[in-house]
Amino acid sequence: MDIFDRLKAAATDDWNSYVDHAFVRQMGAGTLPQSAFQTYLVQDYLFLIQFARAWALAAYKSRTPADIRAAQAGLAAILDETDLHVRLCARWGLSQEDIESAPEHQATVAYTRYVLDCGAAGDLLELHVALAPCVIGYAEIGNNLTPNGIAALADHPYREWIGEYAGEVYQGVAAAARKHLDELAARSMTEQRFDELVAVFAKASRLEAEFWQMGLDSAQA
Ligand SMILES: Cc1ncc(CO)c(N)n1
Repeated sequence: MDIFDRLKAAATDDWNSYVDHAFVRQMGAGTLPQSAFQTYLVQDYLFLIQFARAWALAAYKSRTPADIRAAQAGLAAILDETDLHVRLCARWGLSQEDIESAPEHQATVAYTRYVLDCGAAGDLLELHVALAPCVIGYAEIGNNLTPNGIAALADHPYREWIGEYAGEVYQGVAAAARKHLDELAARSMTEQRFDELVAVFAKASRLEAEFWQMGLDSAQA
């Protein structure tokens, strides 16, 4: 069991409320209202900008070249991810300026500032634990939504989104982040700290679930 599996096992309910959220299920089934997806995607762009800052903070909190490189890879992946958001929003007539001037929803503020605070007040390991549900969780979701492979998505309404996270590039980024987290934990975690890290992991997972919920709620409003 690597550190990620240990954290997940210790926070099962919170983790499942995130990766198996109704938003994710409806997206997989293709029944998610388009308006919920659009609200989510605009907020997710704003989310990614703050998360890019969190990965940059990870570089700053690093003392070794290997840790700085891991942060650099995470930061690059986050910025690349925003291409998907800009492309899909353009199709709906939203420019990058439109997205950037959208007000941040409370769920976006809550999640991103929580992670940034873990990085500001805690050490590098705490920051990476707070970042883990994001990058590794979306890879798991991408896999869960493609039981028959990406090609089977053919004319699925959310095929581009699902394909992004199920795709080889994103899966590789998540696998590298997971490996780095494990190495970092092996170097710097004490068992006395494990419970404290589980609390951070569980909180970030709940904030992910609330982020999905924000998208769903917007369609019912
Ligand atoms: C809210 C959220 N969590 C994780 C990811 C994956 O980077 C994302 N794009 N958005």
